[in-house]
Amino acid sequence: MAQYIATPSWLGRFFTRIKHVAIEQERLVVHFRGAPARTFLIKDFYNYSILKNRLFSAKINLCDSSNTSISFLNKSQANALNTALNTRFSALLEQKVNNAKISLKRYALDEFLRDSSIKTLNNDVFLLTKQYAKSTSVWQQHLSPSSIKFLNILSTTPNTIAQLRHKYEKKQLTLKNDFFNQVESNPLTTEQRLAVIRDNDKNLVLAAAGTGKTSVMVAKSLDLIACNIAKPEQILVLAYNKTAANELKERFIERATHAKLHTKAPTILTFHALGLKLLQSAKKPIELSKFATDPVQLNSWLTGWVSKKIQTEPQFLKAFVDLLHEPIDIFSFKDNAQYERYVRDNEYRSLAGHKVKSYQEVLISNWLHLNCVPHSYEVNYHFSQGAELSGQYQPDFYIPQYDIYLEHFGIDRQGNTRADIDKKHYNEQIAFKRKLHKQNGTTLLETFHYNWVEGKLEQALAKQLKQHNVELTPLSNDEIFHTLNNSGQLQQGIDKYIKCLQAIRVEQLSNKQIAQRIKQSGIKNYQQYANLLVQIHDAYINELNAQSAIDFDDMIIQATKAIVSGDFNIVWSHILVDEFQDISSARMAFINAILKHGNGIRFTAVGDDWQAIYRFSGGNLALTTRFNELVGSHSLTMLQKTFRYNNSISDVAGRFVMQNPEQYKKQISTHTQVTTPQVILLDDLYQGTKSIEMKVQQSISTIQKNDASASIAILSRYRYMLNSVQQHLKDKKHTNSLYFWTLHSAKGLEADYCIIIGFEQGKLGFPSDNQNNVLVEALLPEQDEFTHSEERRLLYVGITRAKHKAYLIADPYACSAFVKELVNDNYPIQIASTLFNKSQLKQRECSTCSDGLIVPKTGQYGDYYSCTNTQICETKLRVCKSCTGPSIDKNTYSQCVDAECKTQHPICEKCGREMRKRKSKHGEFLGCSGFALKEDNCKNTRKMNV
Ligand SMILES: Nc1ncnc2c1ncn2[C@@H]1O[C@H](COP(=O)(O)OP(=O)(O)OP(=O)(O)O)[C@@H](O)[C@H]1O
Repeated sequence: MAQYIATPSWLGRFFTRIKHVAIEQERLVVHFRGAPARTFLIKDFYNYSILKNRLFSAKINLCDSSNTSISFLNKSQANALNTALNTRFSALLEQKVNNAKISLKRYALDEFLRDSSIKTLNNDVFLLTKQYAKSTSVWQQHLSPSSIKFLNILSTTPNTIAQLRHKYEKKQLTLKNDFFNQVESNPLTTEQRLAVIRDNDKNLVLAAAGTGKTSVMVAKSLDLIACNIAKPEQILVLAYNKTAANELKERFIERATHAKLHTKAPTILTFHALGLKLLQSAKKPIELSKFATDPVQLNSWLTGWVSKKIQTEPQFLKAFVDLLHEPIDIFSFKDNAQYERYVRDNEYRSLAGHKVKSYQEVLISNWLHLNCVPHSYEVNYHFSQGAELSGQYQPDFYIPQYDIYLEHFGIDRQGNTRADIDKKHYNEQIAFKRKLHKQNGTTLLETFHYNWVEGKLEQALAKQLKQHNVELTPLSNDEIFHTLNNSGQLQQGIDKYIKCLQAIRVEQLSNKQIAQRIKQSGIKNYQQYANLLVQIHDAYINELNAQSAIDFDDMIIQATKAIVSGDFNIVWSHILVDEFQDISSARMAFINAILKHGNGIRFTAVGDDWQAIYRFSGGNLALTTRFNELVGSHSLTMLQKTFRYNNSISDVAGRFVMQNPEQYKKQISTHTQVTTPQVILLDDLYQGTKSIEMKVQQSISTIQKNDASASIAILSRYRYMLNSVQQHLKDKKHTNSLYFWTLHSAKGLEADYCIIIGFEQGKLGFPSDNQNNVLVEALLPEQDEFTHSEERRLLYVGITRAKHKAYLIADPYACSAFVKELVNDNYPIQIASTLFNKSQLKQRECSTCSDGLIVPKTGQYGDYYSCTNTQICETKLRVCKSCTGPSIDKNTYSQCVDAECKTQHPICEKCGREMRKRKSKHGEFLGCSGFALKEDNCKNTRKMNV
């Protein structure tokens, strides 16, 4: 029932349609004649309303959102109504102040101010402070002294979000000082403490190697339990693998006992174990497919499936053969280096067994083979060629049965060439070759890059061969299948598609996404690939269904579905995830589902973007480096003090990994300081001959002499190299404990000394040039552009396993790009072999291709040097007679590349052989050393000193 009513003044009746204004409970209601009433909630007013007295009436100005005025009211009634209104407002304001006190305490003083509480705090506290600031004197007239005191404190002390959080952290640091001092075997650092205290909705703890991530996870769980914020069963800790999960459990129990906390451990699981647990409790089928645990079974199933398709579906067969190699358009390469890398990283082996140099050549060779046309690749032209062509002329293909040569020219319809090729010169060479064949009466067939671009390469081939009456007899599907099988290409294809299948599963790609990703990678005929992959994926899913089983990816995918459909009661209040830098998109989707369907769960990700090394199994580093964008707003804590290794190791490893601008910048400090370099670069030669095994043995002996009980880990990019060293060391006596780790398996481990082997160039080198093929790359999580970025992080992981010293054993002749960088960029390392002198490394760089190296070789005609990039670079250099270094041929002489030697030896400008000093009656002269040969002799002579 309304208590206070104001009606219009007698004059007001002529000017307003207001019938009366009344306070009805917590509302002010204006009733109109012939129109609906308007209601104002008093609690929404931002200030006291103001009464304005006029001559014959009064007006009330409300402080609502539109500053409404109610005019022409009876003066005395309006006065009483306004007083009552402001009394109500005061009471509500007192309530608001109380609310503000409660909210502030609850959301910002008693706990870490979370992002999700900011809105409440804005409404309850900050808005009130702003309003108070604007009308301080009026509010002070109406409010109680305690409210005024509170508002005064609020408006005079800094209280931005950051300041409130800082205040909370400071208080907690003091309150929990004893706990932090004792929770681990050593007192936690301030940054570790902050990582424990910060309890935002989402938290990222970004660490470096050896900074005590495990200590933080354990301390955080213990703190939550000790402070009664969470019960052990409300805390879920997710570890990357079983070993890490067990270690965390053990550490937790040990530290809880030490802190005299009688508590059980939180739920500590791997992602898969969690998936399994959820599916079990949701009563979903959880039979694990044999494919999940036995790669051989998966391989043999896919081989069987593909073989059947190949033998029964000609379309599938054609697609499979066409796609044995990825159709990349070489005209899309920006420079020679990109082209060289493409050739080096891809082996083009045709069905006929020829190792050719490009995708288009492989298509030609395959087509000839599939049509029963025997052919050879790059054999010498049968006639003398003249001087226009350098080196021996070798047409691309030769069909001996019909004496036909075939050249595939890399030009478009306008005669344009690849970006790195001199168009004019290339076209001149084409013209010359045509002329040469004409002169010698040999048949030259020609195909072009543009034939392929236009999808007519096979047509062009068929047409010309038919014109020359070459018999074309297509192989039967059965025969093709056997060719594929016998050449090993069937298995190669299967291996590739298994990797693709794994990437599709772990990335949870839809059919559309598969096509999109392949298209983005620049692969031509992407749709053909997508179709093939979709068929394989569908067949795989059908097979799992037929087995009534799931695989490891399914464990996560199905568990995510179970969460989304509410089949599981989520009890967790806190989730902590370790090794977050290697989390896959599927795992993140799983966590997101839990967060979304749980009740205010707080999520902490602990990781080190410098140690992301599992992209090949779905690790998506972007989730760490773009956490804010992809995961959400969060509190970031950096752990930058490392306890494992010294400043020397830290300087080298940190500088090395930070070359990649995509990695977070961190200022690492170390617990231990040294004054001399503790990263040592050794060559892999033992008594002049390459022997990694002996070199490791030697290094172990050196360590043993100084530190007989130290642990030593031998690390390698590849298992096979480790096995060989392990085998070699089997019978040797050591006092030290020896460990053998691949760089991937070394994650999370440590040893006093580390010996890292296998630094060399090439497919099995380090960094490995054996990149995934383009197709698998396209399907894997996106990766940053920096060259060898993942391999770089792998070396970081390797070096930072060492507590005292890291030895790097490297091949000085096939020098790894990483070693070149360490040497050339003056990293603070100890270089223990003169073979890594900068000038020597420079001398061994190939002057023809972009990153090849000149290495010594012995052939049937003696010693020489050749380039390591054998697939693309045919550079061969003679040995300098003075210093045995490599010597580069000019026109009439060959000059040693050694800056200190630079000796020039005369050579024959006609055939390139050595020139020798001879005497005649006219005096001394130079004569070609091929003078007296039976065949291919050269009688060239010239004056001395020319
Ligand atoms: N506050 C501390 N004071 C002294 N030692 C510490 C402290 N915190 C951790 N440590 C020690 O530092 C070493 C490295 O810790 P931990 O293994 O947790 O590091 P990590 O960050 O997980 O390293 P990585 O990422 O390389 O695996 C351990 O021996 C640990 O006991």
